Amino acid sequence: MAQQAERLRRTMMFVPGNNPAMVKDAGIYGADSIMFDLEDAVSMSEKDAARYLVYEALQTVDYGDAELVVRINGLDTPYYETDIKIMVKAGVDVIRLPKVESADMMLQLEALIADAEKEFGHEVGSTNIMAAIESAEGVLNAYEIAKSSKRMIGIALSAEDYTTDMKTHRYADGQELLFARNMILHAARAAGIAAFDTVFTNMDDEEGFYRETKLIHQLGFDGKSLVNPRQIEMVNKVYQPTKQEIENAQNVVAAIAQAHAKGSGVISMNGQMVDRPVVLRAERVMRLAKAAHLVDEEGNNIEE
Ligand SMILES: CC(=O)SCCNC(=O)CCNC(=O)[C@H](O)C(C)(C)COP(=O)(O)OP(=O)(O)OC[C@H]1O[C@@H](n2cnc3c(N)ncnc32)[C@H](O)[C@@H]1OP(=O)(O)O
Ligand SMILES: O=C([O-])CC(=O)C(=O)O
Ligand SMILES: [Mg+2]
Repeated sequence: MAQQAERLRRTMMFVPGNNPAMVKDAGIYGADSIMFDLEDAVSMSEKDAARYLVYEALQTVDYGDAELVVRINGLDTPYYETDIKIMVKAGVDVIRLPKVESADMMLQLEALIADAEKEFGHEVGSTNIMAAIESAEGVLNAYEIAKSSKRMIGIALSAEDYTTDMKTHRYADGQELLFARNMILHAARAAGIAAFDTVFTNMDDEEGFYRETKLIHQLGFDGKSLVNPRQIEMVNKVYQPTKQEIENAQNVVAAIAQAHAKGSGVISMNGQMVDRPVVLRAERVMRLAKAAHLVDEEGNNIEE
């Protein structure tokens, strides 16, 4: 059971790579990760233009602290080799490969990235990767995919293509995704990387989006792929810890620091045993509270 080196990735927003206005302004909405799309949001005739637009933006636009991700075209297309080369040249943080079905596909991606890193004088290993899982075969191989490479930061469910492959479609209660969600979560956790839930595409169904976000938060996903900036606030709200959770985490962190000072790794707090897993959960609550600006860097409450 590996522990992930954690960076908050609650919101990973798709931005069509061929839309200059959206590409330019993508940083103003506060997504944790911005994901420029060269794949299904871009028609065949615009593939080259989109790649060039995203390359230029990565060179010139200040996206603040956001993690910068590019979804390249799949390994069964004529575009992926150039996508990889140009995105590595631009110094993108993460390359997301769509329609991944095996660990070998990630190794193929990794080899091409390493070649490009050498060609453009970047440190080999400096580009991270992630996989989008969009088929039954991908779901069944999720664990192999998740631990295929040291560069892997996460795996994502892509339910639009997945439900098509499964000969069903998406329903409001999400029953058709339960197996895939659980496989992807277990694979990611066992490999010590992040798990991302899929997009929700009905922008007018706020209630449905809230229900789905609550569910994936409860299951344990790190966050969700999004298609619209209006979805960011809701996800952050669901992922924001409650006052009670923050107070409890503050107490746990303080109590364990005292225990460590006395050379102990376990302590009793209000009759409750506090040991390493409880502390790890408390530390995660504190990271989420900091990200939501509910506590300061030292972990003290920020008054509203
Ligand atoms: C199955 C898959 O593969 S999903 C992944 C591929 N799909 C995508 O990338 C689609 C991304 N999303 C979009 O293109 C759009 O959000 C749509 C088409 C779904 C809806 O578009 P709109 O109805 O124009 O959205 P909306 O009215 O909420 O836009 C509000 C503002 O946010 C901007 N915006 C909307 N979506 C995005 C986005 N994904 N990224 C950046 N900016 C966006 C709009 O340009 C607009 O800006 P403005 O106020 O400065 O004009
Ligand atoms: O990654 C996503 O959620 C979007 C996508 O491609 C899909 O659902 O097929
Ligand atoms: Mg897809």
